[in-house]
Amino acid sequence: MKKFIRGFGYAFSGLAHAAKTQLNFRVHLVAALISVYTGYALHIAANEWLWIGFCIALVLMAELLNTALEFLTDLVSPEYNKMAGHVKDMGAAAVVIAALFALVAGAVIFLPKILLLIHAA
Ligand SMILES: Nc1ncnc2c1ncn2[C@@H]1O[C@H](COP(=O)(O)OP(=O)(O)OP(=O)(O)O)[C@@H](O)[C@H]1O
Repeated sequence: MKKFIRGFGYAFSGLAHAAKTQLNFRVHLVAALISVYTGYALHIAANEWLWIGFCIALVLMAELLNTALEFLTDLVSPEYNKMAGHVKDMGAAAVVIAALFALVAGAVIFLPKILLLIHAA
């Protein structure tokens, strides 16, 4: 049980390190907070909250894995190496795909509600 709880400590320490050192991770955290606030303000439905939660988790996970991959690449290959470049580029591509999906999902959920509000005003 102690080992299980210690595991959460390591995970939290990884999260804190990413938040402290990675600007991109902080940008994604702010985007997540804005999405949650917008969802609350627009009274989105339960299934829409699930999509928003899924998108937030997907983007943060992609960013964390990409950062871990960058750290590992710099450790293993500090000098220029074509393969190391491909590894970093693919990690970055994973983040872009997750972020684009989140952007489209956010637009599908929020835009119609925002347009309704604008038309009603
Ligand atoms: N060791 C390397 N060998 C070859 N190409 C590299 C190497 N390190 C970085 N690159 C290239 O430079 C790009 C940017 O790498 P960098 O490590 O600066 O990451 P980043 O995306 O700018 O992230 P961060 O700003 O968080 O460090 C990579 O996507 C890759 O194309």
